[in-house]
Amino acid sequence: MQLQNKKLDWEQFLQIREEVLKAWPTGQEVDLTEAIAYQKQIPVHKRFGQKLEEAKKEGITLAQPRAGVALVHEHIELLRFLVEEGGADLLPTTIDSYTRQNRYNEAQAGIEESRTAGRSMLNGFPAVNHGLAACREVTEAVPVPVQVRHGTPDARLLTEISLAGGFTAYEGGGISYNIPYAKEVPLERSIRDWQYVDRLVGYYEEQGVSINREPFGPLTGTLVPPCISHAVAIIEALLAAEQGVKSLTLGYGQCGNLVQDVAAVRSLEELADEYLSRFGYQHVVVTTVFHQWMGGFPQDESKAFGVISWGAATAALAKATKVIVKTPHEAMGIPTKEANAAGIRATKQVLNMLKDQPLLENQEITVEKELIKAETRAILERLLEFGEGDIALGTVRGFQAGIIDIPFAPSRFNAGRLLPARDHNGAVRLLDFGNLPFGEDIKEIHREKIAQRGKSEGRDPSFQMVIDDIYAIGKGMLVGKPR
Ligand SMILES: CC[C@H]1O[C@@H](n2cnc3c(N)ncnc32)[C@H](O)[C@@H]1O
Repeated sequence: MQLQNKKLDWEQFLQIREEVLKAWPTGQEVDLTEAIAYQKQIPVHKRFGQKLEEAKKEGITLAQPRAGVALVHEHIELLRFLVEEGGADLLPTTIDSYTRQNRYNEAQAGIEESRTAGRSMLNGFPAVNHGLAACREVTEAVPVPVQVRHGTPDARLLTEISLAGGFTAYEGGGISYNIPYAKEVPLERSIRDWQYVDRLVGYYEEQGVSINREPFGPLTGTLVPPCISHAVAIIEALLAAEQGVKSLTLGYGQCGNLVQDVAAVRSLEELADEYLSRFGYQHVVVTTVFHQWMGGFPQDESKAFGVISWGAATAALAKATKVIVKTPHEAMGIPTKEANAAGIRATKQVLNMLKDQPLLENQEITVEKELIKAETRAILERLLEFGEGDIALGTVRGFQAGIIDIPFAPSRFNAGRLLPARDHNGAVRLLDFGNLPFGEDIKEIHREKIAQRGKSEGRDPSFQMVIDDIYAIGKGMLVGKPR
């Protein structure tokens, strides 16, 4: 049947579900009625969406790290440490790469190796292999809400086990966990698989259990212009809302220029409200998440703390509901629990110092916000045309045509023709627009700003600027100026 943005028929869903639960033995542990009852007994202070909604009302920014290790008790110890020593307001459970690719046999081998080695031999928590009881052990062992974070194109079984396992929030989407994460997964397939995920969340909602859903904002995390990540976020919001999701956190990866980043967070929330109400989705609570710099980090830990703190400051000034915290080990790999906790402490110090200082209103932010909204609308409206009014169909066709295009994505279903580069203030602009449906007025703004940078650097705008910008923050700068 042709892909469309339409709520999955429950009987059809249950038919698919029979196959989904067979993909690994732990799938047989999931009983929806029992899982709903289990979720209903989770106390309200452990419910992710609830805590986000309270933070939004209070106008504060919550801090959440990424974290995940192979074995259950070590993972619990890690999460407890991040709350007790780091002050984490919200917790993750980052899933390992094998599980993300449905390679459960290799995840199982990783569990055995970790037991033998006495340390984590996986880069995350293999929730599917551990199963229901272990997930409940994790979510019951910590005092704050826990969210599953991963990068899985086909996350159907992981979702079944995560929700039955007591996690009250779940990251990802059919575009955001495919195009930046996989090379060969057809977009139509991943969108369908994530319609299953969101339909399951919709079913929990209908039974009175609210589960927060967070499309993955940063995408490739490498110079992604706000209009691109916003377009994906709004598409995945519409797809999720159609399946009955009511608690949405939309995200954006820090680019580094304060005006652009604050404008990005504000425009994201406004665009979400605009499109959700336009398509008739009522009572959807929208919050925002700001990801501290997702690109290359400095090796030097003090410089890394500088990047982390700048991300914390921007999140607070933008009044994002949540900030995802980086660690001083970012350039090295999986952080120690101590380094992870240190990243959270540095972040919370800045959040606390800024929470009573609203950013002064300024014209530059308003102009930037309107530019981002115009760019994002141009993409979304063209996708709707391509889909004859259906955003799911329009998205598949739009990616084929390069109407939407994610810079530096590995997927062969992505056009990969955009070339982003920073302007003289460090804001991310476009050197090559690929096939984005922008008018000359918008293009001229980008060209002029990049030309200004070229003049100030005494060089013509070129691909070299893109390369220099990719390495700049790792080398202690923002704009990749020639030496
Ligand atoms: C989205 C990619 C980000 O997730 C981070 N990440 C991935 N796996 C883990 C992990 N197991 N523990 C802590 N951070 C992690 C990684 O450092 C990168 O910044």
